[in-house]
Amino acid sequence: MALNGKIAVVTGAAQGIGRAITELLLQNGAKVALLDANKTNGESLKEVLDKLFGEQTTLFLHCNVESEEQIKAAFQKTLGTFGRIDILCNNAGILNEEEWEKTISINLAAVVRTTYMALEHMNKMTGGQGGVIVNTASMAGLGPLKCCPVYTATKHGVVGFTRAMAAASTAAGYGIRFNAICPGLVKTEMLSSLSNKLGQFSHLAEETNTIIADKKMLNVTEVADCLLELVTDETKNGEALQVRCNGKKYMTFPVFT
Ligand SMILES: NC(=O)c1ccc[n+]([C@@H]2O[C@H](COP(=O)([O-])OP(=O)(O)OC[C@H]3O[C@@H](n4cnc5c(N)ncnc54)[C@H](O)[C@@H]3O)[C@@H](O)[C@H]2O)c1
Ligand SMILES: CCCCC/C=C\C=C\[C@H](O)C/C=C\C/C=C\CCCC(=O)O
Repeated sequence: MALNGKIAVVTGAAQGIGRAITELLLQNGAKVALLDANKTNGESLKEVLDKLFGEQTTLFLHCNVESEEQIKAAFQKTLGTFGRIDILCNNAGILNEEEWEKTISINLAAVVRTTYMALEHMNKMTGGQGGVIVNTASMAGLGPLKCCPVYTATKHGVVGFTRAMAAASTAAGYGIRFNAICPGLVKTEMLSSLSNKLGQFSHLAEETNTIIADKKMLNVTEVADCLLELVTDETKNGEALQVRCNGKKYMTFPVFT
């Protein structure tokens, strides 16, 4: 799938992995609507991108993915400006075991909400032109992290939702591919602010920070490179791609009929 002329929506685009995804999509010729709840970061990134890629190639839309109304408005603005949506990257996420309901709301419920809203515009069965949806899960979507059970649950949920949607899409002919990316530790603000986000598991903060300090971490660009493969390789559907410092691996799961 070549990206020239393609229109992408990226959530959590203002910093970290979302910013790297946005920059890589732009470098490959796509236009991008950047959705983020952080207006200051989003607006200053838009200024940087205007200079690098031209004003017409991006939109920054201040949007909390927990709000159905705000997502709807962001999709309408994207369609009004760019005319279509081909790619959705559900990337916004938090790690907060204290505010665990908010973690479920942003990391899982919002992925479902945004995906269903995107289907209204992308689904070939209802007049759309198809495309691809890539969800940012985590290695915590493939195995447990004892310091953050709710974060772990949301990322397992994202992997399951992605794979089931891929199967539903194939069965019904949506013309949309669904894939999940599952990175290990990535150098972003999410991990640097971890200690005070563990709630009742804060007794594990010191141990967790020691593990993090000892491990080699991924750069955001390494994650974005792998995500680009899931966007462009039309053979990839229903995949969970694990990304670690020592390489990437397409995961296998039990098959049942
Ligand atoms: N950093 C890691 O080690 C790591 C590893 C695997 C997966 N992930 C996942 O990658 C994704 C991005 O995380 P990151 O590490 O870049 O974190 P980050 O904190 O650097 O960036 C997250 C972005 O999402 C935005 N955001 C948060 N809540 C939002 C909301 N309700 N609505 C809209 N935007 C919102 C933030 O404003 C921020 O710009 C998350 O889903 C995270 O779980 C991170
Ligand atoms: C191993 C404990 C680290 C705990 C860090 C806390 C939260 C991280 C959340 C991210 O989404 C990353 C999720 C899982 C990382 C798990 C293991 C990484 C080990 C690195 C490797 O071997 O590749």
